[in-house]
Amino acid sequence: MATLEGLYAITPDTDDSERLIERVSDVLPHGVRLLQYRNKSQDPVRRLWQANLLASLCHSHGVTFIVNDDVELALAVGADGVHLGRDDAAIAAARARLGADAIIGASCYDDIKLAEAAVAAGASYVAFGAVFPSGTKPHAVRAPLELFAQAKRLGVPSAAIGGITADNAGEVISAGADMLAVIGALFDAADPAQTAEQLAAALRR
Ligand SMILES: Cc1ncc(COP(=O)(O)OP(=O)(O)O)c(N)n1
Ligand SMILES: Cc1ncsc1CCOP(=O)(O)O
Ligand SMILES: [Mg+2]
Repeated sequence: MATLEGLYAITPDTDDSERLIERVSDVLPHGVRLLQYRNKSQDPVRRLWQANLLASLCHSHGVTFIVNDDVELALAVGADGVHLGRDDAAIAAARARLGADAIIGASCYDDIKLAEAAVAAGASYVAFGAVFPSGTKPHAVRAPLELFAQAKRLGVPSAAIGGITADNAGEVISAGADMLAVIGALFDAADPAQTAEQLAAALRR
């Protein structure tokens, strides 16, 4: 079973599959423990193509591979699991479809009650955010860092998402988050590999 802690990279949304693979290949060897394929814009054929490539790449690096939103795509490419939010499939239905060993992440926004319900329904980890303003998702609900201390009693790991950078990562880890989920600060960085190292180092402190 994969360890649900550390740097959780999430892919930028792009139609350029070659560049996507190049960018992910650059960061994977630098402390990434999980990778989520998040693509809201492309057709099913391109999503299947990209997800297949990323699944092979992650598994060849020993990195856990998660698909955002789409339970059937996760099954089709042999992903380790899926991440689901309020507009996606129900956690219990996903657990029934994917089986006991699958990793199922649940978006809980700023709501500890939602997290309790997600765990009761079979979630493997809970995510709170946006913990800081996010350029990728500017209208995301904002979540206070106090949630990570409260989440300790849930018995599953927690992920923080939204506006996380190498500069503010320490604050989020001190608050109790087990995983840092990052898109922009990683993939828009001048040197993504170095930024991944910095984020991973903050998690080891
Ligand atoms: C690790 C992680 N946390 C939260 C989210 C957000 O999920 P959701 O609320 O379903 O929003 P979209 O990502 O689907 O726009 C996530 N993807 N990953
Ligand atoms: C999907 C999602 N949900 C809340 S914030 C966010 C985007 C995170 O991206 P970034 O790390 O660029 O702020
Ligand atoms: Mg979603």
